[in-house]
Amino acid sequence: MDIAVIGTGYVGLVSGVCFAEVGNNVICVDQDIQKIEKLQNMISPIYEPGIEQLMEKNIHAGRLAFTTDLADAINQSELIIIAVGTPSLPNGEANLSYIEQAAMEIGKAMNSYKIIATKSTVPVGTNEHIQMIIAMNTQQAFDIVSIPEFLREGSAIDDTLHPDRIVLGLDNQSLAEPLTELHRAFTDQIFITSIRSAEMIKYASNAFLATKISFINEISNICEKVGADVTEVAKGMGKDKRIGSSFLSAGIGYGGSCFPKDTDALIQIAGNVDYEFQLLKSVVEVNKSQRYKVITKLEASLGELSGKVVGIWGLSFKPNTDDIRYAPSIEIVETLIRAGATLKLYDPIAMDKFRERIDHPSIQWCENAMEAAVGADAVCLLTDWEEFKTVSLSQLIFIMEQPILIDGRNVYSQEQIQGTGLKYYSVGRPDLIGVSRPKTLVR
Ligand SMILES: NC(=O)c1ccc[n+]([C@@H]2O[C@H](COP(=O)([O-])OP(=O)(O)OC[C@H]3O[C@@H](n4cnc5c(N)ncnc54)[C@H](O)[C@@H]3O)[C@@H](O)[C@H]2O)c1
Ligand SMILES: O=c1ccn([C@@H]2O[C@H](COP(=O)(O)OP(=O)(O)O[C@H]3O[C@H](CO)[C@@H](O)[C@H](O)[C@H]3O)[C@@H](O)[C@H]2O)c(=O)[nH]1
Repeated sequence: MDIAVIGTGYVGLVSGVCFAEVGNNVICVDQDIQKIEKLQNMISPIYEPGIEQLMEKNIHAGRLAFTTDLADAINQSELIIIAVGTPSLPNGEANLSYIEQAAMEIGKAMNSYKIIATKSTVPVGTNEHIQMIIAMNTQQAFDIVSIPEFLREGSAIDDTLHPDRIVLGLDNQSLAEPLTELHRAFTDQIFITSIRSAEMIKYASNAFLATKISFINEISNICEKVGADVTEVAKGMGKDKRIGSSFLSAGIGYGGSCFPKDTDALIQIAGNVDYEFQLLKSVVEVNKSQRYKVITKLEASLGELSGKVVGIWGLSFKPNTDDIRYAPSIEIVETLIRAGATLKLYDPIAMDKFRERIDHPSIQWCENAMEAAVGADAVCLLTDWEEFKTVSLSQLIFIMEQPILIDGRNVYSQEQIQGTGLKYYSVGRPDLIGVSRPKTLVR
């Protein structure tokens, strides 16, 4: 099929590249000239493992191209995929201005019948709104479908090439066959439903995953008080097939460009029809407070934070991405700066993006994890990057001012900590090294 993808963020770029990889002709459009220039030179504007190799392969095969010329891309294509951003408005509602702009431009450019698919995460009813905007701007016939995207950053290519399911939301049943055929290259788990249900499936899925995370984080807070180990609790729970083992890792809470904005948006969607989504409101509140557990643990072990040196390992909201949108690290770093601490920051990939967001005289930018620990009164691990798992922990006692390690992602095992001399505080786990936690930590 000939496909145009509007927007080359994570979703647009990865789905464009993957549609090309399975044999379609894809042209990706963005209004950001700098992004398109990079892409035309086979440089990915996002950090995503494997993306540049796939881009290069498919550009050379003549199946993938990039342009700023939306009208030209639309006129060459049968299927138009909308993958522009839907960020939060200050009240939590989804900002649909990019969607509306794209719909208007598509309508104006259309020269023949098109299928228009929305991959952006949009509130229920938005596809009908898109349909109306396009209809106001064209005389051509067209159909609208909702194909929500479930990829995760950091594993986006594999998630797209081998998804658990594809959801096709369509009201014109004659589209079921060609769109099923198009997606069969990825999976045969294709679920066809109405447009409104498809829109809701996306929000409900993210809200449910966020709920699992906040649930296990609350369990971890209780575990700390009763002397249980949340990692064992999660393992034991996860063996029940009805519960499942994924998304039960306790830590400093979820961040990223999706869960925070989509949970807020779903609360608003419910509110707009006079329904108070109490459970989801609590999920969001629990998540907001969970990151401050790092600060509480620092205060409990160091006392006054003013004048202390704190090393930070990891800034991105999760490993294998340089995305810092809504990363817990942002508020943790801001709080520590306000408290008068000196910070030594290190992330394998996200340093530049973080520095664009927060730069301050109290911050020292480090080249590696060890450098961030030199002279530190404590090190806090905020992102579970693979490289932190293999750091030489036994060296820390020699280079740190005080041997305090606060692990916000439960990365290290008892065996790894044993004999390092570190005072090790993690999330929802009892003392792991025989070095007693200060009494104030046992809340
Ligand atoms: N990031 C993810 O992992 C992920 C996963 C699933 C779903 N989603 C959803 O997909 C959507 C896109 O997310 P993202 O992270 O890829 O967004 P993004 O904000 O990173 O990228 C959007 C891109 O669209 C471009 N754009 C905006 N308006 C345009 C227009 N009229 N014409 C051409 N280009 C235009 C922007 O310049 C930008 O490059 C959002 O609704 C998001 O919620 C994101
Ligand atoms: O057990 C867990 C699992 C995740 N997280 C955190 O949750 C956040 C989100 O992680 P993840 O879901 O892996 O990354 P995203 O790329 O944000 O992907 C989510 O958001 C996307 C955008 O909507 C969806 O497409 C995906 O299906 C959905 O998983 C990160 O901060 C993780 O550290 C935890 O704290 N504990």
